[in-house]
Amino acid sequence: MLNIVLVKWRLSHTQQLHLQWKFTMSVSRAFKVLVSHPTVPTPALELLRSRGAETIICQSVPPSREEILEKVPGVDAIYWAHYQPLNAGILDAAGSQLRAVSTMSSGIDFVDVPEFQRRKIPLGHTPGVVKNSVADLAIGLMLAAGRNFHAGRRDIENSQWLTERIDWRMGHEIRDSTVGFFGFGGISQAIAKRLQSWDVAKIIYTTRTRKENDVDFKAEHVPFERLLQESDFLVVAAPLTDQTRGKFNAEAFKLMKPSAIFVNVARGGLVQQNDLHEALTTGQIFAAGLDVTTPEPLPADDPLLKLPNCVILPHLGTQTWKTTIEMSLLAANNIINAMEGKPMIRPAY
Ligand SMILES: O=CC(=O)O
Repeated sequence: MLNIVLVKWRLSHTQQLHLQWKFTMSVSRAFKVLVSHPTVPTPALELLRSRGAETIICQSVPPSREEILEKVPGVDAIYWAHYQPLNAGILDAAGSQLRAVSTMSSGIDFVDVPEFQRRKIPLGHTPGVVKNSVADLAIGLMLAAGRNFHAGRRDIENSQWLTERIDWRMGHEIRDSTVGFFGFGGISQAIAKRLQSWDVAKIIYTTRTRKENDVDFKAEHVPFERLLQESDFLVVAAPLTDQTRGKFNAEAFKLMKPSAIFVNVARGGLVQQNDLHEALTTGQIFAAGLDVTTPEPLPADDPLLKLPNCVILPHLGTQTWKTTIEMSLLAANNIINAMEGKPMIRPAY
């Protein structure tokens, strides 16, 4: 205290004002961020800290709601790095000083968005940057399911390598096929862009309203029924909402071609999984490639895992370093913007 008084006494009035300004700035820029998961990439944490954040990092893997509820009170922002429910319970525990939340995900089906809107708490997410890695994976699933990767692997393991049979493990090519998209946002368009060099016959898609830029992909907007009837490969890349939940059910699979390949890189909830199982076992469709399921993690004894014509991945769509770092930085920048009184880069509402 004495030292401060002495220093103040020696400083000129202008110097004192400057010091006071600097002190005020550093105080007003400091903020506390709860980071819900310990494996958020370091560059994102460093970015937050370089802009004045104190990061409170939850250590539990898988995430523990108890730990989050214990650490969240009093924070200014929340960096939500997993798919656990983000709802009133978390917002209440955080307190009324909470000024921003960003998920590190493109999909926000696990967030109670109306609750954020009601409380006027800015909410960000990380779409856009995910599109390339998910598009690559979707094409991988089209190929893997269409060309029997999983069935072929099982044949080797079961000593059923029947190359002497000409008709053994015949698959379907992307060439000359009709590729249908349910949803035609960034991910579908990134897939469609890649497919421009795969000699597909036609690209069709179903969305609520026609996309103005569909001409760029020579894609035709079609009703859902036509999408089901005409697609050789049907790729689901749409958000999970009350309107899309369970959309791919027994009725839908019955309308699809017996040679169709069904790919889901969106959310498991868009599909009635029992009906998909039925469609795959009864030959209503040829094969499926799934990056997403219900639930996640999928239990090791799930009947879908027993099917030769179903390729299943454990939600790896964005699991590349490049994309994960881009997502983590975007989530950090959403929060930093909100802390600096600016709009988030990718607001969720
Ligand atoms: O599924 C991945 C995401 O929503 O980012």
